[in-house]
Amino acid sequence: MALQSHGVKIPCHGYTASSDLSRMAISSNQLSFSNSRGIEDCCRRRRAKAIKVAKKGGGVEAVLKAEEEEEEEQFFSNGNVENFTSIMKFGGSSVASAERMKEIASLVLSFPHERPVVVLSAMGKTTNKLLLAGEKAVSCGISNVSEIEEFSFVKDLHHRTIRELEVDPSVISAHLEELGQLLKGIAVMKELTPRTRDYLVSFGECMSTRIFAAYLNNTGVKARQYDAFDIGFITTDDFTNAEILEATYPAVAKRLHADWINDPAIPIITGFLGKGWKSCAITTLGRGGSDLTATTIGKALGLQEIQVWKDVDGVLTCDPSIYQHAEPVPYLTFDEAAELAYFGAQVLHPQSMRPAREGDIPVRVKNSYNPKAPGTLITKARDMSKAVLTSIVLKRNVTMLDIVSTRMLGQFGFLAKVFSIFEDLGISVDVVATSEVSISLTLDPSKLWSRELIQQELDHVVEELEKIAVVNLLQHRSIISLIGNVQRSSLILEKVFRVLRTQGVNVQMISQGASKVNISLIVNDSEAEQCVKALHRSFFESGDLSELTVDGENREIGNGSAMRLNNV
Ligand SMILES: Nc1ncnc2c1ncn2[C@@H]1O[C@H](COP(=O)(O)OP(=O)(O)O)[C@@H](O)[C@H]1O
Ligand SMILES: N[C@@H](CC(=O)OP(=O)(O)O)C(=O)O
Repeated sequence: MALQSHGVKIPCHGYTASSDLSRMAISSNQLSFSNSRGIEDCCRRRRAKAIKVAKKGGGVEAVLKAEEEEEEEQFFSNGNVENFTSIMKFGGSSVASAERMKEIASLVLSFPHERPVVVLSAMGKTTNKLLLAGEKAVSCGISNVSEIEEFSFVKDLHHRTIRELEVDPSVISAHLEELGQLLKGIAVMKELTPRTRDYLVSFGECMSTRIFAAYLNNTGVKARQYDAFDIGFITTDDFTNAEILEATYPAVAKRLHADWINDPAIPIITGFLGKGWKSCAITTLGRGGSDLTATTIGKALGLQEIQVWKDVDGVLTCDPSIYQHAEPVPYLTFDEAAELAYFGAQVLHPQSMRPAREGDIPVRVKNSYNPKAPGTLITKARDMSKAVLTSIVLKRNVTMLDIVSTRMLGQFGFLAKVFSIFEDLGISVDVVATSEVSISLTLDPSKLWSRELIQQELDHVVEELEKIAVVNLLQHRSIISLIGNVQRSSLILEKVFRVLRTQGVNVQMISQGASKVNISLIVNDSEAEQCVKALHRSFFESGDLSELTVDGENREIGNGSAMRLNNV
């Protein structure tokens, strides 16, 4: 069966194409389908399979239904349907107030040729406030829950926003009520488990999206709110840091396309949230996880572009809160962006580049406070011929381990044993340097939820490692990651060591692994900021910018020495 919509033939699976396109500026090509499947082929296959199952006494109906669903999902997730063009993700700072919501509403509508999907984070600092409220509820006693300052802050912020946007308070009243109940539950139980934590913070995104969708609808723009956990975001059950499972892509594509065909409206989707595949409980994707929601939807729908709107002019040459002269980086590859995020640049979620890279969908990082700024464009490849250093990333409070073999095991056995200990304890290792009998490595504290746990885990790691090695635990270290063109590592390192020597800083470990885009240096926490500033000045502000022109000229480098760059 096929529907005829705007002159385009649509394979139909029980959906109807709505003709009510009037409230949005929707053109006829919005319902366009780019190819049709080999329906006959597929019917033949299904008939054969159904007969086989029927002979065994199975339910033909059930087989047909399951297959039809599977086919629909495949069809919708193969880029066959072109209902949406781009995704626009707005972070907490972009939706921090009624004023900001009005601004992003006009931003969303300012691209008349785009048919966007919108992903929102929680308003402003809501996630942090909810976490603090939960922690206070553990010990404050049930009768004091309503006095928790952070709970009042969240209520006031959302009430005020609703008032100022003239949105019906009922869109979030049930959520605020349930949030109060949840905090009381935490107070009664006197504990805040990772699962409850995820449920608690989910209120932030659930409320921001409801308010924004209601506001758009009030202004005559048809929008539909979605909770990601209800539209197929299936994750592992690793509460607070869940991973998205493959089944998410076809499920999300199917749901969004089907709804659009039934009744076109801009989807407004909660970032950060998913549903655990075993527990069926709400999960979160790790802090800053809305970026990952956006790239996942981008891949699921095969979109032309993923936009992540922040409060900075794109990805910058370093964290602006460390050094105010940081400048926007115009182009990055997925590899560079992933490395930058993984090594601690808060601007992007560490896993967010994966779906974009897999789907080969460009990601644009833009500033919602300064939309005219070009931002950063992240793509599969870029011209690296002039690239030297792109960005400097600092990750503080890192723990380093020096592990020296007691020679109970051979070299292979030693390395294997060391890494199996980390695997068993579920601790991730960032930077590694090895010699024949020793390993130096850094551990990632962000994988561990609370301070207390970190110490417990570290004690456990050391205890296990001491069975085969002498272990030296070094805390309060920083990783300075130099993201750039490692093909020019000698040039980069020559300059880096000159800068660090001038600063009187000794590097404790260095790693240039297999990655073609990152060199990592380990220094003391207390020296790290000073190093980043000095490196930034030297690489980005001394005339020989990051993307150095390798043109055969002699150029001034660092403290006045000259170097022929075309010899590098
Ligand atoms: N290299 C960097 N480039 C840009 N911003 C960075 C960088 N490193 C850290 N940041 C911080 O990341 C913030 C933006 O990321 P985030 O707070 O997650 O945005 P949002 O909540 O809007 O998604 C900036 O305000 C900045 O302080
Ligand atoms: N609200 C969540 C998810 C998120 O992505 O937020 P933001 O886009 O503001 O970084 C957090 O604070 O972690």
